[in-house]
Amino acid sequence: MNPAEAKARIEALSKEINHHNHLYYQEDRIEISDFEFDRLLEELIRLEKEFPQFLYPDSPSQRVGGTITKEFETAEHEYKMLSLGNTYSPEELVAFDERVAKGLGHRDYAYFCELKFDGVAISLVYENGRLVRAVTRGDGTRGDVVTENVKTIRNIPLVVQGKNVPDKFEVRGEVFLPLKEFEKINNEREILGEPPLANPRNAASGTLKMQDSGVVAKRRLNCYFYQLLGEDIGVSKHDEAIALIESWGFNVSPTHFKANNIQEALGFIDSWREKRFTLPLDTDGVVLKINDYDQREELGFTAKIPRWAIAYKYQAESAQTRLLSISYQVGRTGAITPVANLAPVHLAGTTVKRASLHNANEIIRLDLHEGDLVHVEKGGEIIPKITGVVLEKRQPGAKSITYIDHCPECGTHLVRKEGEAKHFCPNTKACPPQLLGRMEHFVHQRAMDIDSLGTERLRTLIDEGFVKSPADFYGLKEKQHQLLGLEMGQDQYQKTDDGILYIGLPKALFALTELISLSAIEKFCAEQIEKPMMQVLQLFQGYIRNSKKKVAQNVGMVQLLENALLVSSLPPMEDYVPVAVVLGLLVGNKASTGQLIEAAYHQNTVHGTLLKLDVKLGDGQEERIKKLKGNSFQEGVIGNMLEGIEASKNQPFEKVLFALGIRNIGENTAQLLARHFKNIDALREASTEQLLEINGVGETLVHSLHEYFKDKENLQLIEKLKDAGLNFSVSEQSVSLASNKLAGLKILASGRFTHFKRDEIIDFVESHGGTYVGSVSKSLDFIIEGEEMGPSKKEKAEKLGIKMISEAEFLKIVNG
Ligand SMILES: NC(=O)c1ccc[n+]([C@@H]2O[C@H](COP(=O)([O-])OP(=O)(O)OC[C@H]3O[C@@H](n4cnc5c(N)ncnc54)[C@H](O)[C@@H]3O)[C@@H](O)[C@H]2O)c1
Ligand SMILES: [Zn+2]
Repeated sequence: MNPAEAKARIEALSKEINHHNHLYYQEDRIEISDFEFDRLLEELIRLEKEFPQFLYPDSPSQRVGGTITKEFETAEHEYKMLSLGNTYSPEELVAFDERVAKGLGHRDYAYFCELKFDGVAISLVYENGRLVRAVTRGDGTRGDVVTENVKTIRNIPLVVQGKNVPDKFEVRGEVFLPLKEFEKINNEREILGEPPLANPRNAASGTLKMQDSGVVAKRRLNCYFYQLLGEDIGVSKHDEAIALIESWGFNVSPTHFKANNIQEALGFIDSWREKRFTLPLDTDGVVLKINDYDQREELGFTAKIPRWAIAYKYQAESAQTRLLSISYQVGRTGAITPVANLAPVHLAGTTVKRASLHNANEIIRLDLHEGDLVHVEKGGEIIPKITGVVLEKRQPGAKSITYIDHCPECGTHLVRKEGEAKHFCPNTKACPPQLLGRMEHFVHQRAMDIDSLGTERLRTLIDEGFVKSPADFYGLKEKQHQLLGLEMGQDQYQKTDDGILYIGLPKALFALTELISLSAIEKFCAEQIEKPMMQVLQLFQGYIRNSKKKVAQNVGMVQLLENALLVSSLPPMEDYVPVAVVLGLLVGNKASTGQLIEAAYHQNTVHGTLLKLDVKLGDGQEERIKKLKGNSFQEGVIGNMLEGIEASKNQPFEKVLFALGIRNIGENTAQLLARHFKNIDALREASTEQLLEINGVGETLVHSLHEYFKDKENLQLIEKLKDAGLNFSVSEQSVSLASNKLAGLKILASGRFTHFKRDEIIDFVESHGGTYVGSVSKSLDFIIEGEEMGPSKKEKAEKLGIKMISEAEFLKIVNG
């Protein structure tokens, strides 16, 4: 490369890296993987070394990638918050170690090894034992002050008491969103029709930078601490500092290790390669830090990184396996997600059987064919992905995968909207997963609040045809005797496309044997998961012999199952056995094979199959078959459910309106509309102009409302719910006034305010008897002018000569 080329490349790389830094730190999103990003940075550093004349002071190799957001006060860090050098190769780690050894004149040293937590760095400053400031890393020199948000993290001590607490100190750590919380939030968002959060790191970073700490508190962030700083901290080694902050009540991950040389550190790295996936948060490597503070000082820093530490990052692990088939999952919003079913393969500590394919484009991009040998990778994310096809191994004549054109759940023709990657099932009203989504929304705590109707129960009520619309909940009382004994937990079943019912192997073995617990059988099967099922049955016989429990009888039953499976005409399914086959062994001569197959056909459960079979069973048989069933509705559960449904009739109009699930009508909008129109008929009849007059209502919302009320079925639903006794108007006593100070006044507010958020000021005006008006008109008594009031509004108001008052003046009118 000649200097001109190098210069061009350095500039191009810098531009690209700056772009990704901006996305990553400012917008909390990514376009490329960390590995790809690190490669770009590495190339830049290499070129700058080779051509030092093009090393500019503002190069991304010289600076920490983030900056401040401008939405918070900022504070300067007393000690800079730097990056870490990183590497993906053990050889480079050894080279780092050699540099360290040389730098320390070959004296003894130790590495303190910690996992590299994938979250957001935070610095906490304590004075006289109290937390005074929490600051993000920002650009390394200055960061955003996010103290209020950080205070909502439960295990961060606001006051530190303990031995040897210095007057002033700083601790640093990583704020993260636990994986479980992340999943919970996304589940919830899906139910409420909000877009999912991309990944736990971005979610944590975005949360920390929110303006409303009330929302932050709900997110349940957590934090691990890994650094203590200050003038008189009284310790001279990192391991002592970690023990100290732990004794002061800071949360330290128990995963650290002190290595006496690089070989021990490499051993530690290896031991966590797979185990790290069991941790409650994402980790992407191991950080090695020189343990002794004096030695750290000797080694020093570059502009961007300490020379006494390095991060070893795990590369995504990959494996090859066979593509067996593709299933299509229908989400609660009707979005179709293709999932690849793979021959089981061991990858990064788990057995992988499935990989996400995202959408049709991904299948085209990979050019997947039936039976392809594929590369699967497991990186930071929880679900592995297919990264490529081994073309040389493609079978001749293999057909390329064609995307489905009908919904696998309800058969409706799929649609794909302009510019969208995903296909959708448009049957929003009756497609089972979509119906489930709507019902979950309807009963949600923030809507009708029927918490006795969890997902499992809802799914059962939908699958068994009891609930086709929210109105059906209010007719369940009349059907309660039919609910008794109805089976839940359909997860234990599988059905082929043509309607043959299968049950999970552990359940079948549990019912066929005696004195062996279900959990023991499940554990056994989980350990054998990679073996073919017939071999698992063989091994299970050995397991029974070892357990010494009813050996002859239990082994005999398993052998009968083996034989029955071998002679059965039903197709085999790994990990599952046909319900007809298992029942055949349990009911003896009460029914023929043909009858059983017929009975289980198109049924969803053992319960349903038995109802259809309609034979009288002996007591012993009943008992055993009961072991086969999932949980079922019992009197207590039914009573509980009906009570919750009854109580929901008291939910106020705004909650009912939200529960209807009208597109684009979130909780706040529902509240706004309910308070403004007071009842559903007024809302239905509202004209576009009337709607747009309301502050916070835009074109999209008006369109959604019109679409909703145009649909006859929706109107029927509303009628039915009204008949059931739900509130479709604001009850008079609920609008109690705080005062009459604004009675008779027509008021508008515009701009930003210190004491109110957007909708709060409307509530405030109304609760003091005033009328809030959404647009500038002559009828207004005054306008409350906030910061940055809209210029067109201001101009119009001035033209009409309407009085404008400040927020402070307004508060004086009300509060005196
Ligand atoms: N994919 C992208 O587009 C993109 C863009 C920018 C940055 N990145 C990634 O972000 C990272 C960039 O660097 P960075 O400066 O934010 O982080 P870094 O990799 O330089 O490491 C420093 C950070 O590691 C964290 N950390 C976690 N565990 C730690 C521990 N035990 N001890 C000390 N620190 C610990 C701290 O937050 C600290 O600020 C790289 O991993 C890079 O791949 C990716
Ligand atoms: Zn469908």
